[in-house]
Parts: sequence; C-alpha cells; structure tokens
Amino acid sequence: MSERIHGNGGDVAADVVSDRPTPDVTAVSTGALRRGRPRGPAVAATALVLLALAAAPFGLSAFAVATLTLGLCYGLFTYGLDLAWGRAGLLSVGHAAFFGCGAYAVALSEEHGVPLAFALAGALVAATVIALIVVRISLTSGIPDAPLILLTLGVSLLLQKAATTLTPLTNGSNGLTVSTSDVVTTYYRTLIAVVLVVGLCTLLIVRSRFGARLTAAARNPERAAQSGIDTVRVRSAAFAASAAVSTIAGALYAPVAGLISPTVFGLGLSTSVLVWLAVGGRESTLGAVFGAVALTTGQQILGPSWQGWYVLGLAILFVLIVQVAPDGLAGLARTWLSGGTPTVKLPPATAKGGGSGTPPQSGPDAALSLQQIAKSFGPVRVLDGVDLTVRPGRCVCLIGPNGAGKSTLLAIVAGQLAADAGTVRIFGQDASAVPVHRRVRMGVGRMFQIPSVVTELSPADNIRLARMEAPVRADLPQDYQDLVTGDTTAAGTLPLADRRRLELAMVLAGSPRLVLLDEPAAGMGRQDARRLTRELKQVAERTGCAMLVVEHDMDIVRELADDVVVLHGGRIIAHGPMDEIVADAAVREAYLGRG
Ligand SMILES: Nc1ncnc2c1ncn2[C@@H]1O[C@H](COP(=O)(O)OP(=O)(O)OP(=O)(O)O)[C@@H](O)[C@H]1O
Repeated sequence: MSERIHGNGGDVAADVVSDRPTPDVTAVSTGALRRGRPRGPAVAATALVLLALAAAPFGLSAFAVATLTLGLCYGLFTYGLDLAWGRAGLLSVGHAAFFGCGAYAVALSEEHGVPLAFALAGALVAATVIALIVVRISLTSGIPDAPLILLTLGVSLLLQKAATTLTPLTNGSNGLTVSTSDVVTTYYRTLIAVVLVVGLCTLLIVRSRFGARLTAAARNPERAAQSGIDTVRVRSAAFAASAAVSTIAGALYAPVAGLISPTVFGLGLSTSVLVWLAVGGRESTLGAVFGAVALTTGQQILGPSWQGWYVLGLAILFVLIVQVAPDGLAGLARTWLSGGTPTVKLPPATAKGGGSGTPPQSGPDAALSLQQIAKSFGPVRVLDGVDLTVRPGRCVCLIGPNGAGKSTLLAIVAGQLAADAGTVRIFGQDASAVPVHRRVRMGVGRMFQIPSVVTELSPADNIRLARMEAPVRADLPQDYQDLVTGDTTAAGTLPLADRRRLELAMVLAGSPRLVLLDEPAAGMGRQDARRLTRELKQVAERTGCAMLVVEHDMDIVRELADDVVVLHGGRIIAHGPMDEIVADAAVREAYLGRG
C-alpha cells in the first residue's frame, strides 16, 4: 500500500509500503554565538547521531525512513532559522516564505519545464534579496524586533496569496505535483550529506572573524557598534544566509512532499519551525536538527491517534521550554555537561586583533569640533545651535540641568543619533554622516551611562572583541591585565564597579583618541566613583586622549575637568574653568537655581 506522510507545509507523499494508518497532523508551533560548550561530548553526540541516521535505512521500516527524511528537511529549515533567530538574534515569524520559495522553484520547474538549476538559482536570489530588504528596513528603523516580525509575516502572507491567485502558473490552491521516485532510500542519504555539508560550512563561518562579529552584534549591538563592528551589515548577512538555507531546505522538501500548495508559505509552518528550534535549542546545530526530527516524528506517530491532544501537548511543551529552559534541550545538555551555565565564547578567529580602519594621521587643532548642532524630538527643540571644541589631551565636562540635552549631544557625537543641522568634525574630518562603527575607527571610544559590555562573554573575550576592529593595536595598561588573564565567568555577573572598569578597559583596548563618557560614576558608591575618577585621569595623562564627559557630580567634575561647558535651553550658556563656572551668574540662575 502506498502511504502519504503529511507535512506542515502540505501533503507529503512517500512511496512506501506499510500497513500503518495514514498519519495526518497539523502541528501548532512557534522560535549566536558560540557557546563555551564541552567539546568532547558535543563531538561524540554528533558522531553518534550521524551514525544512527546513516544506519536507519537498514533497521527501520520504510515509513520510519520516510518520516526521518521529512524530519531532515525540516531539520535543515530549522537550522536555517537558527542562523537568524539563534545566531543573529533576529526573530522571524514568517520564515516559511523562504522555505516556500525553494519548494515552489522545484514544483514550477517540473510543471513548466524550466531547468531545475535555473529555477533554484532564481529562488535563491529572490529569497536572499527579499531577506536583505526586509532585514535592512528592520535594522535601520531604530525600533527593536517589531518591524522584522511584521515584515516577515507580511512577506509570507503575500507569497501565499500570490501562490493562490496566480492560478495559470501555480494551479492555485490545488498546488503542483512533484515526482517522488526513490524518495526513501537514495534521497534520504543525499539529504544527510546536504545537511552535513551545510552544517559544516556554517560552522566554519560561525567560527570565523565574521562569526565573532555576529556574536557581539547579536548580543549587544550597541557595544558591538562601539567596538567598530558594522552591526547592520553583519546581521543582514546572517539573515540572508538563513533565508538561503531555508530555501535549499524547501527545495529538498518538494520531492518528499510530492505536492506543493500555498500552505507551504503559511503561518502554520512558520510557527512550527519556531517551536522546533525553541525545543531543540538555539545556537546549536545538533539541537536545531534534533528538535525538528524529534517533533516531526512525534507528529507522524502520535498525531493521527491523539489529534488535538498532540497539538495541546506541543503547546504546553513550548511554554515549558520557554519558561524553564530558554536555550532548549541543547542548552539543558550544555548546562548539565559543564556543571553550570556555560559562558558564551568568542570564536578563536579574533585572536589576531587589529582591524582594518585607518587611525587619524594628522594632528589637527581639535579632536572634536561641533558647529551649530541642532536637534528636535517632535516639536521639542532639544539642541539649538551648539558650538563646542575639545582639543587633544583636554578633558571637557558637559554639565546642565536634567533634560538639557547633554546625552543627546553625546549620542550625536558618537553617531548614534543624527543631528537635524550642524557639523560634527572629528580630528578635522567631517563625520556628520559617518556611522557609529566608522567613527570608532576614526578614534572615538565611548562609555555609556549603564556599563555596556557583552554580558554573556568573559571579561577577556570582551577585551578581545574590543581589540578586533581597533585601528591601532594597543597593549592594555598593567592595571587592567587581570581582566585579560582573569577568570572566565560571564561579565554580566560582575558587580557594577567591575563592569564599569571592564568597559573602560574595552574602550582603552580600542586605542581611542577621543573618549565620550556619559555619567561614568552613575550608580556607584563614593569610593568606587573616586577610584574611577582617578583611573580616568591616569588614562588621560597616559594616552593623551581627549575626553568629553557628561557628569552631574560636581566633585568629579572638579577633579576631571580642564574646561566645563554648561548646556541649558538647547544652548551653551557658559564655558571655562570650574571656578569661573561656579561664579557665573547665568549658570547659578539656570543650573543651580539661584542668582
Ligand atoms: N529618543 C527621544 N525621543 C523623544 N524625546 C527624547 C528622546 N531622547 C531624549 N528626549 C528628550 O530630549 C530632552 C533631552 O534629553 P537628554 O537625555 O539629552 O537630557 P540630559 O541633559 O542628558 O538629561 P539628564 O541629565 O537627566 O540625563 C529630554 O526632554 C528628553 O525627554
């Protein structure tokens, strides 16, 4: 008897002989960095799984092998999603759009006699271009997560609509048939080989310098950009690769399914792959494939008899996993094998250090020169023609009442915000339209109000990260060497003062010539704040860098500042040495609230 297996993207035909009842389930489902995982057990587990998969055709029924074949197609798809959601931190809820492109490429090629290679190349190009457009719009919108979720969902629904309505081409909702000969035996082995090759290729990429950049960009885009990494480019590339792998998975799925209909673009499959990945575990090749294979098998075996109960069980499993083990089964295994939560590790390719940027060559009069900077948020004019100069080796403290626009000005200097008008010059070069990561290569370093480090990495890896794109390779001062050689616990577990010290070390490791600091002692106790102030002074003396510091604490300002600049009402109302500023009537009126 010929048996059909039902996949989430539509019917799946497998010409197998069995007495089993036809399984029919619709699964309800949802879904970077390298982990510091125990390598021996991971390699052993991978080898064991591969051996078991290779031996499957010899010991299992044709139905079971067909189920495994389908599971491997979905496994590759899940692995594709992991590149986006796991490795790049980009949640897509419409990834079936890319899977469907691959499946329809095969079906259309067969139906209309288009050469398969041509159809596949077309699908890969289309999926990659769509992915790049969607991800770039999302990442440059300035709004986290929501744009990508909506756009991916929109694209998948649009493609589903197109597949339904372009009847002469796609046969509408009836779909297109694809020949399924020899799908169980030879095809199964081919699929294992493809999964293995794609897995190895991406593993190499993840362990490369690109992988290190992706690790940082996914975990802490703000700090990654401030370390000279083009986060939009790196994450966009990972998302495009994710779309390409998903397209390949869809193409491999078509002959297994035998029938490709518009449901292949549907929300059901997009949510299923999220569940497979969540359960298997993000950032784990094995976990992603295992999650898909295990749940697809469960669906085929339990689905027909348990029907709604299976779907309910899957939903409960998903909620449990998200609550109890957000890193999925692979995360649980890692924690169990390492005897605690393992620290994420930066790929080794970063060890060389030194980036491709050009350090400023000239010695201009000003490290920073702002001319007529203006910025409004809606109707509120926050900055209204600010002129400011910071000379090399000088420390300028920017003070002013709450809401005066100090942090906004600092963000404009760093490149995080664009000014509405005015010019930002850094070491003589016009940097007004230069993005954050390129300003870093021009010599800008930045410390944030809340210390911004990659919390999952060890302090040493954080410093390696900071060095990776540095225009000039700088050795850290002796006082910070303990951070390079110290323990390997995650930086997120350090107390605030130590995280602040680590952030300063990261800034120093980037060889900055202009350092921006936003309330560096915020939240610190008196003693820690004094220690940090001393360290900052030493840094300024040792490196000769310029500093622009936003600070409220007048003791710190007095100790640090060569010049004080007072911002009020969007304008600079006074500047000069601290003693003159304190005596200035306009400052007392505006800032201290007395005349
Ligand atoms: N992204 C934004 N959207 C809308 N308004 C903003 C935004 N960022 C800042 N503002 C507003 O701009 C004004 C200046 O904010 P900013 O944080 O630059 O002031 P500040 O001088 O640093 O204040 P504080 O000393 O309290 O940190 C405030 O009124 C703030 O509410």
